[in-house]
Amino acid sequence: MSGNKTTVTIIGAGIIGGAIAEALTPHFNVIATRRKVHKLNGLEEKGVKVSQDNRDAARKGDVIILSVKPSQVISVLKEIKEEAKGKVIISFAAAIPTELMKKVVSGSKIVRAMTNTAVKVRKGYTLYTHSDDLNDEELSLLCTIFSKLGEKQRVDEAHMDVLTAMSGSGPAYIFTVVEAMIYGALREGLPRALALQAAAHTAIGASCLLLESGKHPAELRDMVLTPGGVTIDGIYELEESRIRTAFMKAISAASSRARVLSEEVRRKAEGEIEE
Ligand SMILES: NC(=O)C1=CN([C@@H]2O[C@H](COP(=O)(O)OP(=O)(O)OC[C@H]3O[C@@H](n4cnc5c(N)ncnc54)[C@H](O)[C@@H]3O)[C@@H](O)[C@H]2O)C=CC1
Ligand SMILES: O=C(O)[C@@H]1CCC=N1
Repeated sequence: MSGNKTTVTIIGAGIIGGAIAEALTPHFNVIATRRKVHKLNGLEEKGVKVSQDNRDAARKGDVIILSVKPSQVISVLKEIKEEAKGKVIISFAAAIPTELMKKVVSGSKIVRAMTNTAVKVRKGYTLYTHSDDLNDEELSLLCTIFSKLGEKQRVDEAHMDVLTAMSGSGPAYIFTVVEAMIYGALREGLPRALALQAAAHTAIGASCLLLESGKHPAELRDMVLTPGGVTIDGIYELEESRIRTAFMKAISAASSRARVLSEEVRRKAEGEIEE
């Protein structure tokens, strides 16, 4: 704790860690580390304290966020083990189970979280699960931290790999759809900027309608299909290209990758823990 504010340390402030640092800075003291510390100049200008020293940063943090790559999580946990004793560690790494992290840092309380790059505009969707030793104050702090990133939802850990493949990876799928829609409009001669605005606002509108109406997407889709109208011809083309199968395969492939990654990290870590 520095002054009245809680100190949040972020280890591995790359794309997602940097976005989290920026979102938390108005509300917490934030310390961020990464290997190439000069790349954090932009964050420093926004009030984040930057460092290359993970152990010192972990010592100063009341809460520690890990946003290094999955393959680096175990070694960073070993590095900060002493400094993180008794503290909450929130890992945003894909595919690393709570129980595996707990084996390495048994003295710390573990949160496994997944969010997405919409954190950059405070519209992230953060899914999380945690070890059973967090007290009420820590759980409440967790909610405060996640609410600064956007929406949040506690989930069963069994769902985390699929949620990673859908929600963590999701912006990449949505951008693919939006990009493709823009190209379609460009083929028809629409100006670029107008095509982008139209595609993005349509995506926002459709998402809001889905959430606010509580209706199934199939029902909402049907409402757009005026008989003998325009949209059904577009949908006919999409169905011929097996668009839904393509997305189902994408989510399954990414989920499988998460499971493989998880197994790889577990095997390597268990070998090291036994040694
Ligand atoms: N990019 C995304 O959309 C999301 C990524 N994640 C997770 O966040 C983690 C990071 O992903 P990205 O931000 O995309 O990767 P990234 O490569 O941009 O960030 C990782 C950062 O960790 C730093 N780093 C590596 N070893 C370090 C060490 N020993 N000490 C301190 N810093 C170290 C690197 O310098 C780099 O800046 C991954 O585990 C990923 O699964 C989670 C949600 C969304
Ligand atoms: O692609 C990845 O592995 C990370 C996790 C979710 C989004 N990016």
